[in-house]
Amino acid sequence: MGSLKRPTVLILGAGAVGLALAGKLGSVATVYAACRPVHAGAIRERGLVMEGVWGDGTVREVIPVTGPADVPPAIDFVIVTAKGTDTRAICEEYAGVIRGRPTVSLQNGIGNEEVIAGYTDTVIGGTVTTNFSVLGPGHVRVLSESAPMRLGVWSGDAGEALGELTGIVRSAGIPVEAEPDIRAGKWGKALLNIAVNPICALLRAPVGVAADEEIRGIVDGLVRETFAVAGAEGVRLPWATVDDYLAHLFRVQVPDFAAVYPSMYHDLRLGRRTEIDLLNGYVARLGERHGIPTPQNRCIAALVRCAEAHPDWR
Ligand SMILES: NC(=O)C1=CN([C@@H]2O[C@H](COP(=O)(O)OP(=O)(O)OC[C@H]3O[C@@H](n4cnc5c(N)ncnc54)[C@H](OP(=O)(O)O)[C@@H]3O)[C@@H](O)[C@H]2O)C=CC1
Ligand SMILES: CC(C)(CO)C(=O)C(=O)O
Repeated sequence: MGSLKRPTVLILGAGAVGLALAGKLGSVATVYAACRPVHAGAIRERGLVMEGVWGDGTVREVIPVTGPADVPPAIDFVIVTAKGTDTRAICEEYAGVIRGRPTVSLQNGIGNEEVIAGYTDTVIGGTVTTNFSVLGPGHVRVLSESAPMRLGVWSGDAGEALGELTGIVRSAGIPVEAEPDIRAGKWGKALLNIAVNPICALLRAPVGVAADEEIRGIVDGLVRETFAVAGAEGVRLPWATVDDYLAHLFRVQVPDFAAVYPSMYHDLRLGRRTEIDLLNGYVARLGERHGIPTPQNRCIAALVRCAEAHPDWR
């Protein structure tokens, strides 16, 4: 990619995160957003409407696409923002575009990068600690932000691509940092989702509920089990001790996101599959393999799966 050329980015699975990212990157890159026809139609008709901490307004630069045939050959970066439950399907659908291109996962949970690595050599892992929601067709809101985006090489010869992408994201006005140990970074972000997403989804409550006296002990247990499993996996989490992370969770992350509803809340509300098996369910499975008891993660994962299977009971 020449330094004067405007970069071209394809976002795969553009919903809350992907549409907001497309809207922001549209100022510095040519952005194609692979989204559902309902969003594509609204964006073609009147542009992408954004509100919140990433700015208010209508962005007309985003080009919606609804299949690989709409994607031009000159793509510099692919960014996956579909739910983890859809990673394989969307990679299959766009396999011809992904092949040979640096491809980034900005998804929550553990395991997406491994799937993407089956489709291209150069994979960049990423974390986003910002809250996004879809308000309607082609209309997104960005609420609280608690940390910069973090991007790091997952596999392949991604050093140069990582530098270029970080520069593009930064020049679009999104806070971003390079993450030298992206595996640890992904687990570090997953701690927050494991701690709050299922509880908020089941109670239909915002993140602030984690500080409730009754709930705090459950959050504590979920995090302690996850720390133990991550340790057994050889992951060097960004916090030296579980108490350091719990202090960060309750003093910084829960207050920053107190009023917002996490992505899993929206999944259950809309009757969609959740990412529970890439979060608490994943910890429970790994715990079993390592002989580490994970009763709290096992229990909450079962409750979420039950709620998924019986939307009529909610
Ligand atoms: N929302 C948030 O605040 C945050 C979310 N994340 C993570 O980011 C990822 C995305 O989350 P979020 O944006 O909330 O999820 P959304 O469900 O809002 O967005 C994903 C979009 O991808 C669409 N999609 C799936 N498959 C395809 C396909 N083959 N072609 C076109 N579109 C497709 C989905 O459509 P459909 O629903 O019809 O399948 C949906 O519109 C998740 O891993 C989440 O955990 C990370 C940080 C914050
Ligand atoms: C950080 C948080 C909780 C923001 O919404 C998130 O990652 C999610 O909703 O899944």
